[in-house]
Order: sequence, then C-alpha cells, then structure tokens
Amino acid sequence: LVELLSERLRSPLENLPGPPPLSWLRGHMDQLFHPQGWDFHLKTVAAFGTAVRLRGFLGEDVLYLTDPAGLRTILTGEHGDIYEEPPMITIIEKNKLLWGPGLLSSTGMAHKKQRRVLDANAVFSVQRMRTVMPIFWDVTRRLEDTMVNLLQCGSTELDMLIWMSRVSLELIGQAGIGVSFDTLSETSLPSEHVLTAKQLIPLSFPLQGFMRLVPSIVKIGPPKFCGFQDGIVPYPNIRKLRENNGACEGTGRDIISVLIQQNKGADPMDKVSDDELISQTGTLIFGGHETTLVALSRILHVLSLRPKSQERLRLEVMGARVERRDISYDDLMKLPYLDAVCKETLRLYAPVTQLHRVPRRNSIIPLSRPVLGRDGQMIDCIQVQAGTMVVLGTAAVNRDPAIWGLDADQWVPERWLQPLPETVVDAYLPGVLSHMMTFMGGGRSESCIGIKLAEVEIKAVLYVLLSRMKFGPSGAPITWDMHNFATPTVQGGNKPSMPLKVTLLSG
Ligand code: HEM
Repeated sequence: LVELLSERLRSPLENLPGPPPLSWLRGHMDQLFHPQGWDFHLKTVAAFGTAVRLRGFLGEDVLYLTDPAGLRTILTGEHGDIYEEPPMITIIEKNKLLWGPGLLSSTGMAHKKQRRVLDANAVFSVQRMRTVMPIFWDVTRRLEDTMVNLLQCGSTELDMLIWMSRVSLELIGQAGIGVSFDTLSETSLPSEHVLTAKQLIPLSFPLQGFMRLVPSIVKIGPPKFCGFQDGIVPYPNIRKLRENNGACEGTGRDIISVLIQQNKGADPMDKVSDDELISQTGTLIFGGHETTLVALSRILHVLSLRPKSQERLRLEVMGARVERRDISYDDLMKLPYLDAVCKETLRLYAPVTQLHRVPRRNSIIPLSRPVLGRDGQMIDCIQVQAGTMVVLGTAAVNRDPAIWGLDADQWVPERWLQPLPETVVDAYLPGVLSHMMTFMGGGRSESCIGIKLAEVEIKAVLYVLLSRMKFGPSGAPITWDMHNFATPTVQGGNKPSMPLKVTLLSG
C-alpha cells in the first residue's frame, strides 16, 4: 500500500493548479461528497480553471476535470476504451454482487455487448416510448386521482418527495420491467417489491463511497477483501429482488418483456444470457428511480418558488389538455416551455453531480482552455498516470460561465427557447442531451441509456400535475444536500423531505 501510495503522490499532476491539501488523511474528495459540496465544485473551477489537482482520501493526486476537450478525450473515441469506471464497479463485476451481471455492473467487452444488444433491440428508442405511452398515462392518472382526493379540503402541505418517489418507482416498474410496485393510493403501503428494492439502496451508497475512498486497496489482493465485501453486501435482499424480478413473465409492453421476446430469436452472437437479462431489471430500477425522482422533485421545488414560470407552464399544458387529456408522445415532447423548464432544471441541478473514471494506462488529456501551472507556465495538456482517479465535474461544467454565459448559475428556461449562444455550440461538449453533461455522453456506452424514458416520465408527471394543482412554498425552507444524488431536506432536519403547499385548481 505504501509503495502504491508513494507512486501516486509523485504523479505528473504536480504542476497543476489546485487548492492546498487539507491534510494527509482528509483530502479534498470528502469535500466533493460533502452535503454542501456544490460550493466546492463551483468555487474550485472558478478559482483554478477546468483542470485541477485535488487530493484523494489518502493524499493521492486526483484530477478534477471540466474542460470540454478533456471530457471529449476521456469519453469518446479510442480514449473511451482507456478510461474505465473506478474499482467499485470492477469489484461488483468480479462478484456480481448488487445487480447481477447487468449494465451497471458490467465493464469492458461484456458491457459493450449488453449495450449493443439493448441498442439493437431499440428498447429505449422513441418508437418504444410511443408504445409505452399509455402506461405512463395510466400511472400518472392514478397519481392525479389520489392527489385530487387528498386536496378536496383545500390547500394542504404534502411531502412531494414521497409522491415523486412513489410515482417514479411505479413508472419505471411498469414501463421498465412490467411490475407494479405501488397502487399510488392514499393509504396503500409499499409492496414487498418496494421494500426489497429500497433496502438495497442505503446499503449500496456507503459501499460506493467506501470503494472510492481507497482505490489502491482494491489492487492489493483479493481473497480477504472480497470476503469482507461479502459480509457487508445484503445478499438476502439481492436474492429476493432477483427472485421477484424472475417472476416477470415477459409478455407485456415493458422494456424487459420486449427484450426477452426479441432475445429468443436473436442471432447467437447478439444473444445475452438469461442471467444478464434478469439482471437488467435491477439495473433499470437503480439507474432510473432515484435519478428521476430527484429531477422531478427539483423541478417542482423550483416552480414552487417561481409562480410566474409555473403559471406560464400551466397555461401551456392546460391548453394541450383541453383538446385531449392524454396526448401522444410526440405532442408531449413538442410542448416548448415544458421542454425548456425540464432542460434548464436538469442543466442547473444535474441529479448526478460528478462521475469518475480511471485510465488503465498512462494517457494524455488535451485542454481547450489551458490552465496556469504552479511554475507560472500555461498547461495545455495533462499527463495522467494509469490508475489515477479522474473526477468529471458534471455539475460544474453545466454551470460554466465561459460556456453558458454570465447567467450560467441562474435558472433561465427562456435560454432554451432561442438559439443557444455560440460558446455552447463551439465547446463541443460530449453531452448526450443538448450540450449538457447531465446524462453524460461520448461513446454510446458512456451515456445514460434511459434518457428518453426519463424525459417522458418527467414530462408526463408535470403535464398531469400542473394542469390540476398549484405548488407553493410551505414555509419550511428546503435545502438540497449533495450526496450521491442531490437530496432535499427541511433546513435543520436530517431526513430527506420536500414539503410543498399544494392547492387544487377549480374546474
Ligand atoms: C433525470 C434522470 C436521469 C439522470 C440524470 C441519469 C443520469 C445518468 C448518468 C450520468 C449515467 C452515466 C453514469 C456513468 O457513466 O458512470 C447514467 C447511466 C445509466 N442510466 Fe441514467 N439517468 C437518468 C434516468 C435514467 C432512467 C429513467 C433509467 C432507466 C432506464 C436509467 C438507466 C441508466 C442505466 C442502465 C445506466 C448505465 C448505462 C451503462 O452503463 O451503459 N437512467 N444515467
């Protein structure tokens, strides 16, 4: 360990700008994971530029990167093959612990093959979204009916985080794996599926943090360490979730059912194993639930603080709804202000604030915006040693004023209703959605596979809720803490929640 660490401490990043180390044991990485880590992201970039040297948990060098050319290099082309997910994922891949051999836990060729099969079967395509649209309307209508019932006595304070969590889990359950988790009724208790799925989440997060903590340890040696992991990973729950998923027959319109059907007749080269198929079910829930619920909650929170924007959006969706209650996928996607509100919130408040990559071999990262080295010389490319942790600062790059303009840290949905500034286009960011890094991007296997599903889920929920009710602040100030996903909490409280004042509209 000492040998590995001393090698890392002498990495070629030495000349890069960056804040002074906090202490040997308390590096900068814990600031990135700190509940108020937003500030650290933004201030670090503002002070030192788009390539910064940070200290890891053990004092080792970490590259914090928001430079567009640098991100392109890591995420696209041949470099996409040099950089891989950090060891946490690799360990999971070895042990197939959390999700089985699905997308989130596979690496290298196995991952590429799964992505290819999913892409070839077009299970996340626009065409598929058109087909599953009735599922979205069915689920959101259930949410609407229950909430309208709750609001019969007038304005009520509701914890919208819970409702967004319930509806997004039901949406991904029904559309993704053909399983209903929640009737979305006023009194219903979460089903056994929910309990099984949710019990995994709090355990998987600390595990993730721990694995990031000491990348070097992973390389030390397997048997004892792997035994240790076996002890902390909640095996019974995984088994149960997978058993539940196994019950999914594969006969419906949902993504997994379609995949099961198409896999039967696929070319042997393109076939995935049953185990891989079943594992995608857990992958879809973990990839799609928390992210979407955070995005939806954030949009509602932002709109509750901006009544004029909320009213403008309401007029747009009500106008569309007067003609037809459940519009088509294409008509929903065409609503301009709804699209602008979603994009702007996802830009400013990316649910996933940072991602991590590690090069398998030494590599060189060019910078489009050179940074000032400690020796006073400008640096326009960086040498990165194999094994160095590279943090891709998603949240910060989405708010970079050199790209998005001086109002980059403001919520301005109108920016999406006109041509984007040249600085955005010229940055050539590899983001898969509208130049943003929110869903990552670059090579096909580096981005969010569920982006279209997320988009339609968010828009369908907003379409339904805003045309029936109004959202305002409850009086309890809400702060968003940065954990693995940004999470709302009532100021001073320690439990995630987002109480809003909700009022039923007449008519
Ligand atoms: C607002 C909502 C969402 C956001 C912000 C988001 C963001 C992301 C990001 C940043 C990644 C890349 C992670 C990495 O490369 O390390 C990712 C991957 C992934 N996402 Fe999403 N996601 C969202 C919704 C969804 C939904 C609804 C699904 C369900 C299908 C989903 C499924 C996945 C999967 C399976 C991966 C792994 C892809 C792979 O490894 O090839 N996501 N997501």
